[in-house]
Amino acid sequence: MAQQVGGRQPRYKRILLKLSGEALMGTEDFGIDPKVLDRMALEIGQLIGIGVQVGLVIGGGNLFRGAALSAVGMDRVTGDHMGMLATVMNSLAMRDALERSNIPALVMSAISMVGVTDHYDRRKAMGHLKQGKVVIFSAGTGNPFFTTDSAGCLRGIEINADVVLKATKVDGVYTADPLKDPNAEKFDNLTYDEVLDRKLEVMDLTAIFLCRDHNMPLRVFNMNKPGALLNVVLGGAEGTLIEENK
Ligand SMILES: Nc1ncnc2c1ncn2[C@@H]1O[C@H](COP(=O)(O)OP(=O)(O)O)[C@@H](O)[C@H]1O
Ligand SMILES: O=c1ccn([C@@H]2O[C@H](COP(=O)(O)OP(=O)(O)O)[C@@H](O)[C@H]2O)c(=O)[nH]1
Repeated sequence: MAQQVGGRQPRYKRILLKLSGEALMGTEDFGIDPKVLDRMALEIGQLIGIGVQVGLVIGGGNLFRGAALSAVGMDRVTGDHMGMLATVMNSLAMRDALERSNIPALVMSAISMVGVTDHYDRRKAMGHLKQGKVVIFSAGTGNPFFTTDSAGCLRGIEINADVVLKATKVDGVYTADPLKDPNAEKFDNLTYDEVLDRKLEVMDLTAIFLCRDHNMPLRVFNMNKPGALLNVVLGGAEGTLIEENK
């Protein structure tokens, strides 16, 4: 049962949270900062504590990206396989952090990894979510040439999540990349078509098309802001909401 927080009822019963791999690096250049991992685990635990079901997809950009490996000469498909395995490592680290905080969690993988993770199974995942466990969907879609943003939207649609929340290092969607353009202005709301027409590169096109075709609302917000995740789930206007009609 969903519980109130400060008189506010959770807006969503089930969410798909997509964390970028880079978010796990904190201030490092590579790898995982355990302090960041623990903070994120606690924030996710708050949601479980108020009865919200949480599916999680974690990127791998803090370790390997297929496109970057291919740019220095590696076969692209091999690079993407390495990227997907990187998401499994991040997912195992997150499960460990959640369990250390007494938050029940399990990892499913789109690539079979007997003895390390469960294999992805939608019906089993839904059962675990209903029991209040965090289900971490790793290895992206299991296919090269996709991203974990697309995997997050795909899994969100599959598990009938109420919303896909993209947790990133910027405050939302801007007129241009805010890390490159200091004059970029933030949007509070956008439609899928506006993101596509304006070529806003906060997510890849496949992810946006998937959400548009299945009418899945998407919110982009800053995970480095403590409390932002809970605020989003309680209906706060963090970041940018992308949906069919503004
Ligand atoms: N119009 C835009 N609005 C917001 N962020 C943008 C935009 N264009 C590009 N970006 C970039 O997209 C990134 C968000 O995607 P994320 O998946 O977290 O990072 P990455 O793709 O580097 O792993 C931001 O860090 C930001 O620099
Ligand atoms: O379905 C997928 C998801 C991910 N990847 C690979 O895994 C890497 C890490 O994922 P991503 O770049 O999406 O991570 P993030 O940017 O969120 O850290 C990608 O660059 C791809 O090489 C892939 O091949 N297929």
